[in-house]
Amino acid sequence: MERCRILLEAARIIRERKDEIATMETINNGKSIFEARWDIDTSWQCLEYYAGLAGSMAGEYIQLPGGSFGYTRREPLGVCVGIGAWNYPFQIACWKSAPALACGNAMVFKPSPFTPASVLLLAEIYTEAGVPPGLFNVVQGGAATGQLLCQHPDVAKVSFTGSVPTGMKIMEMAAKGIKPVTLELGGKSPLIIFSDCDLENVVKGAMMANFLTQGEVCCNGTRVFVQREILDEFTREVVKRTQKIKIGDPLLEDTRMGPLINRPHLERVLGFVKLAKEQGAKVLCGGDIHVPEDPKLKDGYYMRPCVLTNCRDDMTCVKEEIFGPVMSILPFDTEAEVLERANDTSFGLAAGVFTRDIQRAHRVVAKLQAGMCFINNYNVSPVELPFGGYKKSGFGRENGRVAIEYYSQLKTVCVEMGDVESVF
Ligand SMILES: NC(=O)c1ccc[n+]([C@@H]2O[C@H](COP(=O)([O-])OP(=O)(O)OC[C@H]3O[C@@H](n4cnc5c(N)ncnc54)[C@H](O)[C@@H]3O)[C@@H](O)[C@H]2O)c1
Ligand SMILES: C[N+](C)(C)CCCC=O
Repeated sequence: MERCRILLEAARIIRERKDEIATMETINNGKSIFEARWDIDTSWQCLEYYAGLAGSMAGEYIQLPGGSFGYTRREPLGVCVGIGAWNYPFQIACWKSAPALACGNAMVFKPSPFTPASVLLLAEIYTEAGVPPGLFNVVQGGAATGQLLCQHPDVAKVSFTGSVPTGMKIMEMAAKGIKPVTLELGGKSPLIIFSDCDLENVVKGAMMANFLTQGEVCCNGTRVFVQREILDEFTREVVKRTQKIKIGDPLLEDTRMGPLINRPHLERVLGFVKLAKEQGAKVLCGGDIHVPEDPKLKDGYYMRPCVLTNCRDDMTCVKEEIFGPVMSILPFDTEAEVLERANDTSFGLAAGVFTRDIQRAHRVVAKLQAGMCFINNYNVSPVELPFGGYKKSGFGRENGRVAIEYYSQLKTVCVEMGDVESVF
């Protein structure tokens, strides 16, 4: 209950300082202030959720023959390391630290060196809320610092959010110390749109699936499979809306797309668009640098969101995670065909299905190889629901009741009420 009270107090302070934290996050990452406020909401909600669970964590009592019994205790792991990506800096730190602290662990958190700032506010808030000194710590640095943390003998667990190649290294390092890991890695998720869908909602869903945070979202539904009957209508509408996205100063209220994280990443994303064209895709809009009218922004890393057609499943833009505002549209004819194509990837983070046929919706998600499936929406993130991947997108879950399993261990106690029966 003490942990519960402190987490609730931290959640209250985050709510109270929401605008200040969101502003810091926008400066930190480049996402629009409008969106950053959503991230801060899903952050304090996470603290409230685990505050609610903190007081109810308990073991089991198991009756045994002859009056003997056993019981389990749910105990913390110890010092947990959290390593974060740069796309949701504050939210990632909350999604890791809230269940870790609720379970009685300490956490050392390392943000990405590209977004070091906002997590310091979280540390400040935890301290103000009553988290004892040393229980939540921030260490700044890059790969070398991350390695030292993973290899440290006093570290009991590593929870990592980032790319697949780094995830593999983290797992190797953790294996040497037999440390459990949670890996939240990248994706190339399918969004499947059947012709019986509600077109207005589908277009909104496809935009949400592709263009939040400049497209730098792990679970984005960037392979947009559209049933052929509605391909033209969907494409026309989605292009119209994409062209209307307001790009510019992310601190302005009406901006919906800010700059990408840095110059090398912008060039990488533009490189994917160039390669897509060379491989036969057609750019329907965007895919090039955007220079805002405001002269102080002229050197910013802005690009116009891009919609690609004439895509094939074997193209690089359809196979690899771009992590930028690039949607690939792929026509399909039948349910069986689209399922096979949707699953034909080594990633398995998320997937979406739009249809009015409820039987089909459940039949399709049951066959999708993805940890987070959306029906008739995309990229919503209620903290009550577990989030995490299949296949190379990782394992372990964040959010939901199940995350408790990943930040605690069970001790079993066997109690003899009779005499010892010995074979000796
Ligand atoms: N599944 C999810 O929940 C989720 C959420 C956000 C981002 N992501 C993924 O993250 C990637 C983008 O983020 P990124 O570019 O920051 O990823 P990244 O793998 O380059 O870096 C992530 C973090 O790992 C650290 N790091 C790098 N090398 C390390 C090493 N050898 N040992 C220990 N730590 C190391 C970095 O400093 C950073 O803090 C994308 O692939 C995206 O899909 C996944
Ligand atoms: C909040 N979203 C949009 C579901 C993103 C979760 C973290 C992925 O990068």
